[in-house]
Amino acid sequence: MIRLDQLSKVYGTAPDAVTVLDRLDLAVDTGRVFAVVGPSGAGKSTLAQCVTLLEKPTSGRVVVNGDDLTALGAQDLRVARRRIGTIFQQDGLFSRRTAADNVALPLQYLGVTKAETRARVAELLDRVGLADKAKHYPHQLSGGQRQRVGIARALALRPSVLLSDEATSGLDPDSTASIVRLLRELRDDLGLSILFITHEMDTVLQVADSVARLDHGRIVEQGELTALLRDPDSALGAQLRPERLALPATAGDRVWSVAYAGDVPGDWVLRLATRLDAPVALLGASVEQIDGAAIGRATLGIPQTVDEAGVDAALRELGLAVRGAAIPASAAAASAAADDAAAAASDIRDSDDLPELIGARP
Ligand SMILES: Nc1ncnc2c1ncn2[C@@H]1O[C@H](COP(=O)(O)OP(=O)(O)OP(=O)(O)O)[C@@H](O)[C@H]1O
Repeated sequence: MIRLDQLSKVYGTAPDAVTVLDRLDLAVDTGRVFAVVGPSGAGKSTLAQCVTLLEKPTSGRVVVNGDDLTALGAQDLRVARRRIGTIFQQDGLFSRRTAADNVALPLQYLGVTKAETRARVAELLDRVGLADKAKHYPHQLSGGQRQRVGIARALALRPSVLLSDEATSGLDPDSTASIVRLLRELRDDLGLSILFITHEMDTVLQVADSVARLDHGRIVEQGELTALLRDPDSALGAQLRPERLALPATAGDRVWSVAYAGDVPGDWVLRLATRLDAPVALLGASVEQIDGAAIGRATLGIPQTVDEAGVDAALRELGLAVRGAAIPASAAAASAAADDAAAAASDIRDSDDLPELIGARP
């Protein structure tokens, strides 16, 4: 696990001192994804630099598995840093090295034997779903695949913490979804603590267990994602749930309008995609409290090639009620459907279906 205790970073000296991080406290437990969001200039990049001690915090502690990294000398710090794998927006791959050679780099640096390196690189590339791309050079890979190679390299030294700084920014939605899926697998299979820094609210919805909002160097709100979404008084929750269902579906998708009450799994979109083995686009979502129950609504884009009855069954298994017919999408029909869904969603309070929706659980 990783914990930040009263972490501060001040640039310059008085009277020109600028406090960029102001006494941050947060903890990412083992096997959890903790997202930090915030507007431009909030201090997110500085936070990433301070967590890895590439920038020395002015005060406070960075504690990984009980050890305070800020108290270590240069030599010990170099070793301790291996516990934190890092992935950034720029994949940082060496263009003249193959995917396998890029992943091998940290192991070669530490003098691991060739045979061991070969075996570990094969295992890592397999882990990120790129076993068949070992000999490809970065320019022969997609953005999402390059980012996966970067993740494999970050895992080479078996870190217990993964720091992701805008790692999905600039990727297309499918690549983002595949990286999100991978991070969640790593969290579950390897028990990694993942600190996920981003400005993308919709990605947070897909990946995070907990979220903190950073503003002017301070954490202004933090909590469990589901609790924030269900809390009508939470400003962060309000930011995380789009009030309007606005995103257009891709042509070739069918638009599904669904609703749920209470206890659906926090990662139901991902579970649905996994169950259907198809991309699921979350076009819009919102949750509100009605009579003490959390009522959620969402509009999804799912490829028309996926069997409708199968989608219907998978949604119901997850505790989601299908609201009305799934609408095949030309792009125009899809956006009209999203508008209809938005209108229907705003009327949900008066809906005769409400008791049924509240009871809509497996
Ligand atoms: N070396 C420095 N000296 C002085 N101020 C700095 C320095 N580095 C960053 N800052 C200031 O710290 C603040 C936070 O910057 P930072 O890059 O961490 O924000 P951010 O949240 O990552 O923003 P963005 O999303 O735009 O990348 C900014 O106001 C920036 O001007």
